[in-house]
Amino acid sequence: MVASMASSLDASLSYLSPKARDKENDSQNGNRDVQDVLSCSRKKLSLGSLGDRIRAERSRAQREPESSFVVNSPEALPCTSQILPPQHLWTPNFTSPNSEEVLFTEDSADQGPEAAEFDEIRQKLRAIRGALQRSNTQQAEMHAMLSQALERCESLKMEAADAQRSKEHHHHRWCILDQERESLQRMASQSRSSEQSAREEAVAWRAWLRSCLELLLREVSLKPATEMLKHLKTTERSLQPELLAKMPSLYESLADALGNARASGEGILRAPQKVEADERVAQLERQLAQKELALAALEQEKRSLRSEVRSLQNQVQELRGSIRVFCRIRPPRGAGAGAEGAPGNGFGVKAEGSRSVCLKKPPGDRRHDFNFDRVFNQQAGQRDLFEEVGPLLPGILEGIHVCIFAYGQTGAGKTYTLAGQRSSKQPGIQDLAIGDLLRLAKESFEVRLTALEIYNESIQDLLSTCEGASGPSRAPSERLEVRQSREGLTSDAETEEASPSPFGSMRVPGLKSWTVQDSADVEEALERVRTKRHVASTALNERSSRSHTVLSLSVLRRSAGTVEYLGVPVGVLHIVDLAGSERTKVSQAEGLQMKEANCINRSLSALADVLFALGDSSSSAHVPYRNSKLTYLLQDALGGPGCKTFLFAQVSPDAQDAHESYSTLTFAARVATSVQKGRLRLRTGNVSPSPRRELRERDSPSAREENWRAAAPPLPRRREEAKS
Ligand SMILES: Nc1ncnc2c1ncn2[C@@H]1O[C@H](COP(=O)(O)OP(=O)(O)OP(=O)(O)O)[C@@H](O)[C@H]1O
Repeated sequence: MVASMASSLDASLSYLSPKARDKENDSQNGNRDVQDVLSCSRKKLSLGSLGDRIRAERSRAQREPESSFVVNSPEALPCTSQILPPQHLWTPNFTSPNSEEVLFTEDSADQGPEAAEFDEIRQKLRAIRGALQRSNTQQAEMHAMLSQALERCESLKMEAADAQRSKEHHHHRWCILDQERESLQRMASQSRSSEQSAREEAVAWRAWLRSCLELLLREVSLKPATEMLKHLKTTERSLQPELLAKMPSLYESLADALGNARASGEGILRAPQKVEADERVAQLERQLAQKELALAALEQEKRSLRSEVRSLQNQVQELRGSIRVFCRIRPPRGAGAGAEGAPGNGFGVKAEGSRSVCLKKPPGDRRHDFNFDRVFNQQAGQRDLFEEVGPLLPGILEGIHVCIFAYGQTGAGKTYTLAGQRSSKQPGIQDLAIGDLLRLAKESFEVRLTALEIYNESIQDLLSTCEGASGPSRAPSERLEVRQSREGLTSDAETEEASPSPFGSMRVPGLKSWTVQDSADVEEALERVRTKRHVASTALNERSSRSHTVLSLSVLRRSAGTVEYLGVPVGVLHIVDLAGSERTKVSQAEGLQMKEANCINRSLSALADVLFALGDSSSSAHVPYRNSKLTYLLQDALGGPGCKTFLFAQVSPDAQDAHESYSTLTFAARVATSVQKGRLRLRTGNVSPSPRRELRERDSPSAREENWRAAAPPLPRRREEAKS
């Protein structure tokens, strides 16, 4: 606003100034003309008589009033002096213009040629006088306009000052409002994040409750346990309010007692009956101690009820079976698929509800149906899968060993399910599980991570800090071996430090373990795994894993700032991303890739053999753990005591993958039905039982019960105790 007013003022001044200058110039020119004419006349009237007459006439004219020609004096225009400096004002230079008039009007007819000249001069003078009068009028007008412009300028200046003040005021208000807006935004984001965390917590609890409910509804054999659980929960619920109700009265009586004690103390100071007061204080202290004991007993009862509830929950999980099999159908690769992923012509895999899938192989095969613990169709998200695994994670802190396998054809989405996809910000089960485990472990437990890959039946450390060549050209010295351990420790001549093996009775000397405390540690470790692992581009997958990756998280109990282990870790989580089974004709593997594919297929069939042997109810069935490095290493995690196995069978819905999907589904469905309750082996200290001894163990209910109890975490021993 100020700027616009200033600019309008400038415009009016710039419009007025040239005009005023022009007028001034005109006036000055007129003045000069008059002077010239007069000097010329004087020259011509040099005759003495004429001069006398002129002088006489001039004096007469001086006596007459100035009526015929009036020039405005500068004083008549007071404003002009305010506008222009005095040197710019034109002052007419006539002393007596009327005398000339008189001179030229008289006797002109008598003078002949002189008279004609006088007439001419008179004409000129008249014209000049007219011009001067007009110029004076215009100058007066200009002065008036300039004074108006100045007034306008003054008022505009005032308006500008007002506008400036109001602008400053508004700016100040705006600053205050901006601060308020920022603080409101901060508050909103805080409330949003707290709402988000509350929502996540609610989702986790809801999932946990849903899985418990599902379990309770499904497992008829769990009825007594369920009832017991219910009873305990009711008791806990009834005890809790009772305890809470008692708390205020306990605190009140405590306060009363203290008040009384203080009062009686003061009384003692005043009164002489000190003995009596002492007795009273002692009595009150006794009462206080009794109340505290009652409170402690109630707390203890509450704690024991909680642990009983927890152990019953574990029992419930145990009775659900040691192996749970899920099927995940990945989205179709190309166009032409139906809504549920089955191709338009009806061939391929299709989800049928939440527990079964059907498959038809081209050309014209019959329909095959497979049942699983749960089926995830192509719309299922990573968190849906994690809901199945998540409830078992707290059990790891109590001694359960959890093993998650992803099995399936190459390109079916095993790595996607476990490791997630960074580009689309889809965390995998492994990221979610590690995050949850770290949250649960907090200060009381230490979490250690090891990662290895089994490539062409040789073991390599994926967390090794050695920056040597990765991939197939890795040095043979980096290859590690699996050994059976007597103590369940990796400590021996080959390693300087004693640390517990995540593989129970098996160990891999030289395998590095990283202590992870937060997501940054995990991210660093997983990035190393991603870069070190063997991958190659095949016809079916751009980044096909050429090895089995085993990621193991051991949880160790922490006591007063130190980590006590020397037994086995409290619990372990293994996450195994198996290499994809492939038909070399389809994947067009040649040379090294052909060798890799053969190794992969051999070790996968060894895994299948082990799982089927575990499902064999005959006690004499041999479990061929030694047939591959993978099964040999993970034998404690496969059907071991207190061990839970999750198998994610990954399939593609596409018709061209139907043959591969059929073999994946056949294998997984067989594991789901025949190995459902998995054979549990007795745990004898830290020593793995020999295969022969394993064969003697039975899957009887008493053995199961015994095994389940054995699965409870052993009390950690101190290193010195273990040595002695
Ligand atoms: N559920 C899914 N949703 C979206 N994309 C998926 C899904 N499953 C797999 N993919 C995509 O398919 C491709 C192959 O998946 P992935 O590498 O996980 O297969 P894989 O079974 O691990 O294969 P391989 O055995 O050869 O390593 C990847 O690009 C992945 O992003």
